[in-house]
Order: sequence, then C-alpha cells, then structure tokens
Amino acid sequence: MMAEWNAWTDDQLKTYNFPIHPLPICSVNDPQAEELIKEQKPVVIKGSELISTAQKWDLEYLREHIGDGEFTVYESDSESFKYYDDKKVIDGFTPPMKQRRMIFSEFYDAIKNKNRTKKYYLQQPLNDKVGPQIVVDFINFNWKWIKQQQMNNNWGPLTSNLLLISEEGNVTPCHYDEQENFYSQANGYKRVILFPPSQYKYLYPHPVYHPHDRQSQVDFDEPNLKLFPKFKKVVGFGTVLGPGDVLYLPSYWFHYFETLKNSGIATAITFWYKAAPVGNITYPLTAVQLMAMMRNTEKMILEALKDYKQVDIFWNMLAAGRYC
Ligand SMILES: O=C(O)C(=O)[C@H]1CC[C@@H](C(=O)O)C1
Ligand SMILES: [Zn+2]
Repeated sequence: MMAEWNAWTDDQLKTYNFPIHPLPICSVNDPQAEELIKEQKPVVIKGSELISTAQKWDLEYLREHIGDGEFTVYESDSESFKYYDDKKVIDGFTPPMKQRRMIFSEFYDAIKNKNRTKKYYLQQPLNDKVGPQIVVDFINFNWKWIKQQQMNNNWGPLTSNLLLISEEGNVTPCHYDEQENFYSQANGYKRVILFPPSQYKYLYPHPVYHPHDRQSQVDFDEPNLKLFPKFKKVVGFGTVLGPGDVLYLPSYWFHYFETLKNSGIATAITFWYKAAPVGNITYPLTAVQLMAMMRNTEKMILEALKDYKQVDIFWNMLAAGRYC
C-alpha cells in the first residue's frame, strides 16, 4: 500500500495474512464516485470538503470548545474495542471493555496521563450540548454535497453523527452496520479493511441475540480456523484514510478499523443514514437481502422460543442431518 506524501509508512500498519486489495479512490468530481455509491460499493472520496471545518478539531481545540456535556468513552485493557450492545447482555457475557461517561476534560486528562495502563476511545453522537464554536463548524460542513448523495440514492434520514476520537493503535474489530455511512476523517490516520456482504459466511457474525450482534466472531490476530474454517477464504479491500478523506461505507459491508501506530490522535465523524427501502425482490437474492432475511429469521425464532438457549437446540434440530 503506497503511503501518500510519506505521511505514514507500512510498518505503522498491523499485518494480516489474508489478501487485501486497494479500495477505489476518486476525486469528488469524478462521476465514478457517484456510480460506485449508486451500486452500493465502497469508495474513498477526495476533495469533498465534507468536514473541512473539523480538521482543526484536535484535543486542545475540543477541550476549549466542545462544551461540558458528557461523552461516552470506552476504556480497554488492550488495543481492541469490540462493540457490545449493553441492552442484550446475556448471563456469562463479560464485556471486553468498559463503557464510561466523562466530560471532555476528563477524557483529555486520561489520554495525557503518562502512567496509565488503559486505552481510551471516545465515541459520542454530536448533540446540542456542544459549544457555539463547534456548532459553527458543524453548520459549515458541506451539507449541500452530502444531501445530494442522500437524495440521489433515495436514502432515509440522517440518524447520527458519531464523533470518534481514537488514540494510536486502537482497533475496532470487524463488524457490519445496517445503515449507510459516510465515514469522514478529520485528522490523524486510520486504516480500514472492508469485506463485501457476500463474505458473510467467512466472517461468522455472532448470533443476533448476542451482545456482539453484527460483530465477527473471528479474532483477526489469532483466527480459530477449527471453529471458523471458512475465514481462510476471506479477501479484504483496504486503504489508509487521512485528513479530509471520506469513505462511503455501504450498509451490510463488513469493516475493520485501526488507528495507525505512532500516529497520535485520530478524529473522525460518521454520517449514518437509514438505508433506501429494499427494491422489488428479484432472484437470486442479493447478499444484503440474504443477510437481512437471516437476521429477521433469527429474531422471529427467538421471539417464538423466548429463551435464547433454546435457539441453538432448535437450529440443530432443524438442520442437523436434514440441511447440513
Ligand atoms: O463508522 C463505523 O461504522 C464504525 O464502525 C466506527 C466505530 C469506531 C470507528 C473506528 O474508526 O474505529 C469506526
Ligand atoms: Zn461500523
């Protein structure tokens, strides 16, 4: 992967032994960018100026202007920040990280504390508690461009702008989301690896009832190929995002993020939109339709059985010796 203007070098990236092909990179004026978005394929867009007013959002600026609201900050004993839904916690589940609430200056002090043993990741939807200067920066995002994308692709409403402040080395393990996303890098460097929905069977997402719903069960650093044998077929599409880059991250595409080693703090903002309504069903079903259908089936069975421990038994009864 070629480092742009020597901003980073390959030794700042974690190494994985699956193939990683480059993601398409387009200028915002290149019609190819709109084409790929229409086809729900990922593309890195350069020059959109989507969040150029946030490129100055470093820790000091934010500490001064972000206001005294509380922020969700994940605290981890390792570099891994595997999301879990705290409304789905099941007995025997141990959250892999702590979800804390802090005002920004507490987060600032935690990051600056040289003797700390924990790693931190601030992940907070931007809300009306932010200070007036942040509101000015927010209003000056390139809403004209992104609203055009929303309209062109018949997306639903913008649901949230998640402010992401990560420190060097942090990893967001592989998962998928059900919304369309323009992931916008304000500053710092992040490497992203994407996998199309068709690789669902290689990535073994947790069951829908599990707190790690939508997250891959496979530990990319030490994949258990006995439990997850198809993982060895996985093929990724990756790139490094720098300041001002915008990644169109289609719904249901699996993705993994890492903040480059020795690259300091990285600030990003997501733009999540409700996906367009599913078009008329044609056969064979698309991978996204199959994923949505599998999710609905799992939910229906859990609804019928009430107890998630019965779901495993039910599936085995239904499939063993009959379908597999
Ligand atoms: O935008 C998304 O869909 C995400 O998964 C974000 C959650 C943490 C972010 C990261 O850069 O590590 C990526
Ligand atoms: Zn995500």
